Amino acid sequence: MSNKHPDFNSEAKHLEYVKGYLNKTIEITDVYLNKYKGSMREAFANLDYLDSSDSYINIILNTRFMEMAEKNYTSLNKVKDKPYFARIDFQGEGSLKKEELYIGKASLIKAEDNEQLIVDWRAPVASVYYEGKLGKTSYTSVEGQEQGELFLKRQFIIDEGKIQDIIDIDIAANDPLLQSALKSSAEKRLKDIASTIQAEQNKVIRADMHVPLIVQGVAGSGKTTIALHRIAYFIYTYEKTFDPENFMIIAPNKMFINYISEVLPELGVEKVKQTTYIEFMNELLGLGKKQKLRDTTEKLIDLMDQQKDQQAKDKIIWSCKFKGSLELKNIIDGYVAKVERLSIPKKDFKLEDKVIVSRREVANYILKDYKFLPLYKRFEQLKLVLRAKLKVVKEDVLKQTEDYYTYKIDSIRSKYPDPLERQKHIVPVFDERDKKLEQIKADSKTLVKKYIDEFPKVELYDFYWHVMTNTKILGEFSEQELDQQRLEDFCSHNEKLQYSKTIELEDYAPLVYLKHLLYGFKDKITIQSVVIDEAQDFSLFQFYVIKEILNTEKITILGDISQGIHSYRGTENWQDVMDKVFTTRQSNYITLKQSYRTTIEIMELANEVIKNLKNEGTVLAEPVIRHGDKPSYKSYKDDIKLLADIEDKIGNLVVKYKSIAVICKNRSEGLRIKRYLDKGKKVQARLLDEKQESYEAGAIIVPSYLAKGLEFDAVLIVNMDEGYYNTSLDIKLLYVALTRALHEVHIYSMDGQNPLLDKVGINFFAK
Ligand SMILES: Nc1ncnc2c1ncn2[C@@H]1O[C@H](COP(=O)(O)OP(=O)(O)OP(=O)(O)O)[C@@H](O)[C@H]1O
Repeated sequence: MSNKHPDFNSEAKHLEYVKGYLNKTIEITDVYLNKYKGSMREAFANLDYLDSSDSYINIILNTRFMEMAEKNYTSLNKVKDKPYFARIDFQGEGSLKKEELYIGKASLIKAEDNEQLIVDWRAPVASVYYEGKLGKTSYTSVEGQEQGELFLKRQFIIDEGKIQDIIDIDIAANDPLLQSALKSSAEKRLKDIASTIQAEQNKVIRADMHVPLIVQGVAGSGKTTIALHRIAYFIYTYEKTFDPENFMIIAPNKMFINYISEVLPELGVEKVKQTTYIEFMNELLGLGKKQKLRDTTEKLIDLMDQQKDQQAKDKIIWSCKFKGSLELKNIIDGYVAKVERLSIPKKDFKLEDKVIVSRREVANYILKDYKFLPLYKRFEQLKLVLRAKLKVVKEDVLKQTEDYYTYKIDSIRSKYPDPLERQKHIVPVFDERDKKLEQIKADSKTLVKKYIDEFPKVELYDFYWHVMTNTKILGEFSEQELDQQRLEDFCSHNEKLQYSKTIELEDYAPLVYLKHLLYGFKDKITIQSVVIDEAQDFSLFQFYVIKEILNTEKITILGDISQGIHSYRGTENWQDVMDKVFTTRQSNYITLKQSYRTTIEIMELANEVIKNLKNEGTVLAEPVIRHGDKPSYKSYKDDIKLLADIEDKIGNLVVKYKSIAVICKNRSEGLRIKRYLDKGKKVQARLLDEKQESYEAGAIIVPSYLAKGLEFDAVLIVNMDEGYYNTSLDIKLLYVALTRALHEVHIYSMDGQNPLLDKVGINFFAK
């Protein structure tokens, strides 16, 4: 029993003490926040009417405390009932004192002596709790590697402000806190895991922000969870250099954002930009009414269709791969360079006969000096230069013209002594002079505009489709030999898109890249660090564009190649990302093998399925030791019987669990199930669609391609009309479906529709 722990009483006393201090701090900060508009210092100066004890006088003098209290006000409020979750006893090398450090989700410093009552989990020393074993250990701080000795690693289960359990960890394996965390049911939102972060995950969270980081993690290894904790860590660690607004998470869809949204404030990560790739690209392009985006699931559905002929599928795949390739980027680069060269006007910039800026100089400005700017911004810049130079030259030219006429008039004067005769000759010259001066002035008003107008004006989409529908341009600027037939198919596919004013998801990267090269973007982009989740769905060109337009390599990429159901457009190999996208620095690469979501029994079956991929690089997940029932698998001859069984099963599971998913192969199958359930009225289930933004608890029917990233207590995998066959897409879809479950999987299939499972040994299934 917990209270048998020898230190139970002293720890309970300590907890009371910390809670007392914490509550007092909150109270004081409350007063400040509510009543005083001035500085914290003033607030504390007025405190004697509240409490005159000496400690508060000290508080007044302790700015560190004040800052900490104000900054941590929200987080301290959140941890009132659970101020910390662990304790480490650590003695740094060269330090005389062994420190007892209590680790929690906020930071609390004692005003009187600066003692850390709670150490934030993101502080450097907290790494010892996550990674250190008892005995000699080390952690990385701002100063470098700190050596020391770890004497105690203790976990607390605290509920409603009372210690429920104390667990001392001697060897890191299988800590009980993790076990109990994993047993819990799936909420409708993702959890924060600050108290149970594992050593390999801690490495990802704390990996250097300045270097690109690529994380290949098996299903359920905590990638999404870690991504959020990593941002929380950045915000804490780089508080002085970065604002939360400088960070951005790119998630696969709105529903996913909703799914992760609640954990963010808990981690103190409110103001981070959360977006989807599509939303971000639309923002950059300003995709208006003129262009629409084609349904992004259409292609996947085509590729899943067993009836569709392979040639048609190959065309889709080739086109998507090509649009996502760096080869296309090279083509765009080459073509834009040519356009740049051709854009230089044929004439010098001159007023009268005076050359102000020669054509060569103009070329220099455009092709060299302003090369760092998008092409059209260079024209704008050149405009300013021309205007400034013209202003100077105009005065000269006017002066010279006047001088010329003064000379001419003087000569007439000396030539004609007779006043009448003189006047007769002089007046036309005066008129001529005035006209000339007027003309020069008028010319110089429009001179710059006329010159700049010589530069070609092309609208982004016209430019884009011009390249994408032209086999000649594509062939000319490609560094590789491209198959002519493929190119023709590609161009005619693009012609159809152009004609219908539609773009597809794969067009975003080249379009945004082209806009970046030609026009630039309206608003300044302030994002400096990006986290991309489910990144296996991104092409090399997509990664490249994000890196280029944000002008940053502070990019964290998390994904799982085995779940790459969009591999026709995504990445199949992280090495390429490292070698071809991030060329200036060596990226960090971390693999996560441990899976936390599901039970050993479910993971073993999922591994049997994914082995069919026969990919040498496939990393099989190693489940955390947590047992459950083996998945059940039933084949049917009668689909009505199958539907009735699903209905019964959902009825049983809803009593037991918070979230249940019926994963069907595609939407039409989902609709059939929904209609059946609606008619029977015994159980309720919603059908998930891609545009849906919220994710509620209860039973939900999910088309297989929308299941990635999500998790449910129990999963029913159903295939009635569409099977799972031995194709890489089906293998991945089934793998994703199986790995969504925390506790139970039940598979319902029409006879012969699931050859992938039929060949798995019966030992993997419940009897
Ligand atoms: N250290 C941990 N302590 C407790 N729970 C954890 C830990 N790591 C991961 N989990 C849990 O494991 C589950 C899977 O996490 P998450 O969804 O982040 O994984 P993922 O790698 O993104 O999965 P997938 O690729 O399958 O979508 C979640 O329920 C998460 O809370």
